[in-house]
Order: sequence, then structure tokens, then C-alpha cells
Amino acid sequence: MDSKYFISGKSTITVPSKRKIKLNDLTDQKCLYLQTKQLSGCSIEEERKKLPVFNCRDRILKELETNDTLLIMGETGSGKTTQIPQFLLYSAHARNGVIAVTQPRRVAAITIAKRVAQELSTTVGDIVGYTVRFEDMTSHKTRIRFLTDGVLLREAICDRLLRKYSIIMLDEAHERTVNTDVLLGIVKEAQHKRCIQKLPGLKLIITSATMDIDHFGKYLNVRGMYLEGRTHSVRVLNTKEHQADYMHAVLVTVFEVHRTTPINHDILIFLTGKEEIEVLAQQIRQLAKINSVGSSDVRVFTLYSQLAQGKQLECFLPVPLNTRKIVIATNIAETSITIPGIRCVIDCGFVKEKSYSPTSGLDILQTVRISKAQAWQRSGRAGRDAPGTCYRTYTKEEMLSFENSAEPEILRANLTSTTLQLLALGINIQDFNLLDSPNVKCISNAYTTLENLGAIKSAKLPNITSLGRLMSQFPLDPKYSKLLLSAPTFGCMEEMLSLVAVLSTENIYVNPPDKMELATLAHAKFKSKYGDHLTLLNIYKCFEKTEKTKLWCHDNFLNIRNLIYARNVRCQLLEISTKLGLSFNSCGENLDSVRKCLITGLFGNIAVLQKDEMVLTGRNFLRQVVEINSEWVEDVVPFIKDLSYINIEK
Ligand SMILES: Nc1ncnc2c1ncn2[C@@H]1O[C@H](COP(=O)(O)OP(=O)(O)OP(=O)(O)O)[C@@H](O)[C@H]1O
Repeated sequence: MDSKYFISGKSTITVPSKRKIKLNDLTDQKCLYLQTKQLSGCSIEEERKKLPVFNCRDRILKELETNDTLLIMGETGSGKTTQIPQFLLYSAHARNGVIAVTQPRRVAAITIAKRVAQELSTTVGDIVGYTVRFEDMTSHKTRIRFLTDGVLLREAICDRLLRKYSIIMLDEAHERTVNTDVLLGIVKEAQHKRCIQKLPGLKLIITSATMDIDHFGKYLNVRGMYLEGRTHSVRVLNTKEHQADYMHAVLVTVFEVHRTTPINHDILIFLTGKEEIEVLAQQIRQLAKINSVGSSDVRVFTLYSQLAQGKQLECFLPVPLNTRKIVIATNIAETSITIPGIRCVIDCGFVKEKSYSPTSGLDILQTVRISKAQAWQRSGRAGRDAPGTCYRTYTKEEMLSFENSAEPEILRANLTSTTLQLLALGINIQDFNLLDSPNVKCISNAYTTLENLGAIKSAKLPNITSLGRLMSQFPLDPKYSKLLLSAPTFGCMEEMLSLVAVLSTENIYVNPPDKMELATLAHAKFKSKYGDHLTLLNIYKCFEKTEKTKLWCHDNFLNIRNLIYARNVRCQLLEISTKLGLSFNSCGENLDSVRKCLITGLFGNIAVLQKDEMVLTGRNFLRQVVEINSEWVEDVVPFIKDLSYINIEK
């Protein structure tokens, strides 16, 4: 082993804990791994016909003849997502409508659609297409449509029987997103109603490599179907000892792999969030620069949800010869996706999980241990186009204490948006037969918030109002749709469209770790004394006025891709608003209108608090957003229920 590999420089790098590591420190450090499992595998084969699922084609089609619902479990990479829709394409089952394949994440929907289009020698938007929020790449020719579960749920609002579809495949069901859970119930109901109304049937296929098949089976009243076989073997290694600093363990492992494996073995690293990812990316780039292996190179890509879509897709492209691709991702890369070239996965064993606190009414982001199912999904990202290895920076014993699967999102999420969508479908969430029933307090909070937004008449008797129905037409959080629906009255529709578009976009700021001060200075130019919302609006307005947008964004440390994305979102929101007959007006420089309008939507958010907390938070909130001014109160009161809790004059 060439331990000198690490020590050609004297530079230091900063790790998140602000601890400085000397490159020399890494020399003697190695994470000792123990091989814990060798997943049995077949020989290396790349053609789709050699995928294990291929042998099950006839079995699947036959099962569908006698069953309306199939529950299919097969190994990661066995070909479920890419192949099953193709088996169905020319089958009798797909004669009466489009095949929908849902994915919990947009990046998966897009990349799989591209792959399947490639396999069918067509282009995306032809026979195969995808639809994700604010982007539709389908046409009247599209027969297989990959879409996020959120998009399909939204479509159900317009047509509860989902008549456009002949087959719906809910993929990655183990992820237990709220949307997939709700869709299970909706599709089940659509199957039943279509049968009663003698409409063409609807087949439902649920797929995953790691779902709790008994639980699903009981709910759907079907037996599970197992597809045997694995495409390529994945060697799984756990650290011998507990690693107190997983970032450090990951870094050491990256360079061990870099030093000891062929340069075309690309690496995928799982960390918990953007900050960690950016820090590690910088460390790897710095270390690789001064420690190159011969003429080889390292290209580091990052993959997390706040990245602009175009940037997220960069890691799927091939890199030049003699270059090792290193992708550092959050759990967004955990299921479904194939990043070509990945032979090695390094899993830190943690994930950031969003949960909703029914007592405070706030969403909390916490770093928690992954589940066993997530660990297997992560290792499954290696061994897709060749045998692979997965390094886990936790011990085998530690893994024993992991939960079998992550807690379903429906048991820990803020349910306001889902509750409104269901109400628009005529379904009361508390009466809806779901795979797991949500917490009663979460449901009552959702009703209270919707009541405060004016979307339902009363939390006790949750009948959707006409305003609520309009709100459900926007693919937005209800508080943002409320803003758009209130804006014409306040005379600030143009401004609110821009603001909501920016709020629906990932971070528009660029904060390079080495130029933090310059970036802060540049951003300060746009700062509004009335808070973040008006600052964002300022930025968007300046962006639209600028001709040389690229240079302007660069000079102002702003993300051009995300601002362009916001512009597209704005166009679509404008389209929906026009369809709903909303008038388009502008308040010009009089931003007081925007501030007043903001109260109508954002207030709903804090309204689930206890009365005492609400008085306090409400007052602070009003202070932040508006001047405490009785004239304003007159304007906003009709939009807010229960404002009487707050003594505005104080
Ligand atoms: N974008 C892609 N680029 C290259 N190869 C791909 C791509 N997508 C899929 N493949 C190939 O097809 C195989 C099957 O992928 P597919 O996504 O259908 O499997 P899966 O059983 O659905 O896996 P998972 O349970 O992990 O989602 C992969 O192992 C890989 O060899």
C-alpha cells in the first residue's frame, strides 16, 4: 500500500466541526471494515434482457390477468422500475389508457424516463415521458408516464377515477411518503368505482425492494409476489469499530478507495444535508488536487434537493476517461436511481428527517439513524452496472439497533396540504382508510390551519369552502395559494406571483464557503427592513429588470438556474390564476400592499398554537410583517379568523 499517497502536501482543510485536519494526519488512519455480507449475484451483464425481472415477464402479465392489484418485491437493480412498464406497454392491460409510474422524487422520475426512452429508442416526450411539479415532458403520444406521486395525487383532484390511466404502478412504496400512502387509498377506490360504473378496469402494481409486504398485503387484501435474482453482487462492509466522526471516516474511506481501486470505479457517498455535502466536496477536491494518482483526475458532484434541477442531473452524465466520479448525495439518491459508473457506495448511516410537532405546530428537521431498509437501499445503488462494494461507516452491531424501516411520513408530517387535497376530493382524512392512520392531533391542527386560511368553514365540521376549492387548484402549500388568492384584493397580484414563485424555488442565494463575506455584502444590497419576503421580492424584481442576467447573478452571488426556474414557475402560476379568473394588478412601489397580503396566508401557520402562545407569537409575527397599525388591521381582518386573540393596539 502506498501510504505516501496522502502526504504530498502540507495544506490544512476545515471540517464542519471547525477542526483542522492536516493531510499528514490521514496517512495512518484507515477505517477498518469487516465484510458482513456478500449478496449473491449473477455474472456481469448489462443488457436489459439479462435483468432478473426479464425472466418474470410472463408471470407478471399472467398474474395481472386474474388480479387487479399486484404487490411485487424484487432486489434493488433487478429491473422493476425500468422493465415492468415496458412489459405492459403492448399488453392488453394497457389498451385503454396510459401507464403511470410514480416516484417519490423528481430526480428519479426524470432519469428513469430518460433511461426507458433510451431503451425503447425514442425521445422523452414521445412514447415515454415524465411530469414533475412545474414541468411536463409528455405529449398525446405518451404511453408510459413517469411522474411524482404528488403530481398524480393532484390529478386525482380533477378526476377521482383517474380515467386517463389503465395501469398505475406505485414504485418505491417502502418510502411511505404521504402522497403514495394516500394514492394507495385513492387508486383502490378508483378501481372499485370503475368496476361498479362498468368503466374500463384499472390495474394497480406496487413495487419495492424493501417494503413491509405483509402490512401492504393485509391492507390491499392481496398476496405478495417475489421476483428472485440480483443483477450484480454487492460486497457489504461495516466498520470494525464505532466511528465518532462519520465525516472523517467517510473522507478516509474515499481516499482509501481512490488509492486502491481502478479509476473507473465511481463513488457515491451518502451524507445528511447540503452543508455537510459542500464541506466534504471541498475537502475532496482540495485533497485530490495535491494527491493525484498518475494522470487521473477526480470530479466531485453534489446531489441534494436544494440544488437546481439541471445541477442535480449533472452527476448522471459520463466523465472523461481517467477520471473518477465522486457523487455526494442526501437520501434523494437512496432509492430508484441508477448513477452510471457507481461501483462503490459509502454510507454514513444518518439521514435528516423532517417531522411535525403537533404541540408546537412547527416542522422540525433532525439528524437521525437510517433504518435497515434504507441501509439496504443505499447499498443497492452500487452493483447496478457491475459488481460493487458498500462501505458502511458504522458497525454491524450498531446496525442491529436500527429500526427495520423508517416511520411512515403520514405519522410525522404536517398534514395541512394533504387534508385540503382530500377535502377537494370530497374525502375527510379522518374517515379515510389509510395504510396507517395519522395522529389525531396532527389532523386537528391541519383543520385549524385550514379554518384560519378560510379553506374550510369550521375545524369541527370540515366542509371545504369555495376559497378552499380554489386553493386546492394550485400545486402549492395552502398558505401560498391563499396569498395568490388574496393578492388581487390587495392590488399586488404581480408582486405576489413573483414572491410565491421564488418561495417555491430552491435557495436563490449562492454562499461559497471561501467567499462568505463577499456574498453577504452582495446580498445586503437587496435587504428589506421588512424581512426576508420583501428581500426575495426585491431580488426577483431586479433580476427581471437586468439584461445581462448571467453576469449580474455572478456578481451578486445569486443562483441563476434557480431564478430562471422561479420565472418558469411564475408563468405556470399565472396560467392557473388566469384560468381561475383572478385579476392581474400591481402595487408598484407601494409594498405595504404586499405586506398586508402576506398576513392573510402566513398567519394560518401559527394559528395552531395554544391560545397563550398564539397571542405572543401572533403579536411578534404582526410586528415583523406589518406595522401595528389599526388601519391595516381593518384591511386584513376579513382574511383572518380569530384575529381577536391578538390585542393589536398593544
Ligand atoms: N439511468 C440509467 N443509466 C444506466 N443504467 C440504468 C439506468 N437506469 C437503470 N439502469 C440499469 O437498469 C437496471 C435496473 O434498474 P431499475 O431501476 O429498473 O431497477 P429496480 O429493480 O427498479 O431497482 P430499485 O429497487 O433500486 O429501484 C440497473 O441495475 C441498471 O443496470
